Amino acid sequence: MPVQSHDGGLTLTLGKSSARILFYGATVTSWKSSDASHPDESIERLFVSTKAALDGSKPIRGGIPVVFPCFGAPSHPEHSALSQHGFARNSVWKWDGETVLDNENGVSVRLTLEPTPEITAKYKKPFHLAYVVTLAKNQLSTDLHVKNTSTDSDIEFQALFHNYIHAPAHEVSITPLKGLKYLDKVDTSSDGLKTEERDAVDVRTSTDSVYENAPGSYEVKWPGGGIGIKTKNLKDVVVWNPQAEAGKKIGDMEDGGWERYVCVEPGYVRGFEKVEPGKSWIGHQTLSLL
Ligand SMILES: O=P(O)(O)OC[C@H]1O[C@H](O)[C@H](O)[C@@H](O)[C@@H]1O
Repeated sequence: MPVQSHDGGLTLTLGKSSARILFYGATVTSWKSSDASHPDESIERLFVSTKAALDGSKPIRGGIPVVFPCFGAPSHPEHSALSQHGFARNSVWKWDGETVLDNENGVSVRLTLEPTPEITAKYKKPFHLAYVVTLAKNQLSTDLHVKNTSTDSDIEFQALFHNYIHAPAHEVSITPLKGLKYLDKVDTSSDGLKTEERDAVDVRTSTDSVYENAPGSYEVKWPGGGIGIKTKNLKDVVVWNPQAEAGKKIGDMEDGGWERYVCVEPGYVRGFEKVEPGKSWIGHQTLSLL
């Protein structure tokens, strides 16, 4: 079966590739695929901490959490009661039992989220979210559809795919970010934006950088591997790895976990996307093996 529902989520299978999506947070917690050097193996491409709570008690530390409607601590008055990164990553999404696509090119499912009493207690805006996850050969795509179901008022939001890419953190290089303006969240002494001077960005020291108006297409490479990220409607990108000092303070991070991933997170997070009543917005990414 290309789509199986079990243990609070879905497993998509296509040949040697598979993906696991939890209803909690619509979080993709696994993406496995073979590659040219390992044609008969299914290799995990995402990092999930062994200390991640998988029981719905807190957002998943790893995989691809969905950030909506605020990135980081809320800064918009409509989001003020929300916690860091909003409610999408810790709400239970619904699946209607349908497979959107099932052929030799890919397998796709759609989860949805609408206001629940818990959400409405903290966020008053009406909305409909749909999240489409598509597994293809050597590729995983995610699409977030945000519909403003109000008849009379705009919604303003931020959205981001918080990709934890399984990689040797000390050896990754991320391109092309040179020349972009970015907010350096690690350097608290700096005021204003910096300009990226490096041809290739690394995370050998603690890194938490929010690049704005980025090209939308990135390569994350390391010796023997790499992931390409292509996006639509996601004008910013965040590069995050806490390294040891900050990583040890993260309660659900496994020991040394920061050595095994880099977060490269495309999003709309500098300023707010605005959607008029009855209208929709779609943010898209495709992760591909390089
Ligand atoms: O600990 P979390 O709420 O999951 O956030 C994890 C990280 O997410 C993003 O990458 C932010 O830029 C970081 O500042 C934050 O530490």
